[in-house]
Amino acid sequence: MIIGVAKEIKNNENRVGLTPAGAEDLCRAGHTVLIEKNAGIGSGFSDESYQQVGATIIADKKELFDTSEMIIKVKEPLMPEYELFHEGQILFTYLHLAPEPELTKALLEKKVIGIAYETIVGRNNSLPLLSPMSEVAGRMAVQIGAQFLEKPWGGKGILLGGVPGVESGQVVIVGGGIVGTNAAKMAVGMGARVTILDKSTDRLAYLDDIFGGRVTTVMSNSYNIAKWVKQADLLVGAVLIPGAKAPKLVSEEMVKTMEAGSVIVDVAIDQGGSVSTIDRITTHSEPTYTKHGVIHYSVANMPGAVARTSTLALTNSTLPYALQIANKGWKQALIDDAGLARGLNVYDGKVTFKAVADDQNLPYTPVTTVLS
Ligand SMILES: NC(=O)C1=CN([C@@H]2O[C@H](COP(=O)(O)OP(=O)(O)OC[C@H]3O[C@@H](n4cnc5c(N)ncnc54)[C@H](O)[C@@H]3O)[C@@H](O)[C@H]2O)C=CC1
Ligand SMILES: CC(=O)C(=O)O
Repeated sequence: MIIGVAKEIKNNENRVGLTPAGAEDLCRAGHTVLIEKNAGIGSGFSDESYQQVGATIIADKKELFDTSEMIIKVKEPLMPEYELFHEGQILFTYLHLAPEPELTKALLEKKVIGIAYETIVGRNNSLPLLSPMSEVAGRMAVQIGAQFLEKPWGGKGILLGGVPGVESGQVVIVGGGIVGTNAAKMAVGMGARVTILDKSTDRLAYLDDIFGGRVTTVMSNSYNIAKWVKQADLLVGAVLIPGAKAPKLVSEEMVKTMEAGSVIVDVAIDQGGSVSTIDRITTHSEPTYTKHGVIHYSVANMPGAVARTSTLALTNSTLPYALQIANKGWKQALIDDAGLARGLNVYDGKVTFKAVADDQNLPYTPVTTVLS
């Protein structure tokens, strides 16, 4: 298979979809690997490092897309990329289609085979290609929040860990999955007071166990969310319903009860955001805005800022799937792995992921129909 690795164009997106180690594995398996010029630079991988393992560097983006049977990326395509795809081309990347009708329309019109990292399912219903970036973003959420709580960054001027004789800051995390757990790890490590809300009693029990009483676990409902949001110095939005638009669990009224200079980091922004006052996606260049006196951070590609770590973590998980798709062809690979089949979001002008179809009022075609 001819595999093209595109250079990311999103603001400060420094990750790349394939490392030289991954390129070597694909070349050894008999595939042709094309790397867009400088695609790996932001993650510390030179063009030469790819050439040394048998990949070819392509300077022209259009040529890369025209030639490749499968495009490997990190982020969902942006508008200038829409026209580059062609019918029957496999796109293997994060897609986050539910809140993106324009992108969905473009992929349907181009009849792209869109396999989304974030909806592929692994053992025990895990999301193996989302988890590594959720680990990164969860950890970042607290270090970013701590920074914006500092006075020079517009915050209320508190140190999350406090000091002897002065109480520590309150971190409230809505959604206790991978992002939530990793945010809690960092916040506990800093010495903050930490409360996690989740709607799964099993998850709350697990969190209570692993943190050994260092976090408060609370059932997620609007009454409890309102109570805890009011007390939050740092609020982290970390909820997910796989593939679907994030539920708006934190209302504007709740945000108004927060003290001025408090901070919200809505990690769930890539699925549309879980806080009602988050009305835009921000960028690493301009990551925050203030509403009702509260600093809002809503960057949809947080791991792009720590690209070296993130690219290595992401490709550790994506490469085995990319190899399966390349070796067997996409259809056989999906037939052989029902979890990978859950990644298929669009095919031949049809939406094949139910939550995306439902959120956008589009007809739904089950993957099983496509694979039979
Ligand atoms: N902004 C960024 O750069 C990044 C964003 N993300 C996003 O972060 C979000 C969270 O991802 P993960 O932690 O991996 O998901 P996850 O599936 O591991 O965890 C989500 C948690 O939300 C809980 N939940 C669902 N409905 C809830 C409700 N009504 N109230 C409270 N909890 C509820 C679930 O029980 C689950 O524990 C996703 O949207 C993901 O795409 C992930 C990485 C980077
Ligand atoms: C998960 C995701 O959207 C990201 O890592 O950018």
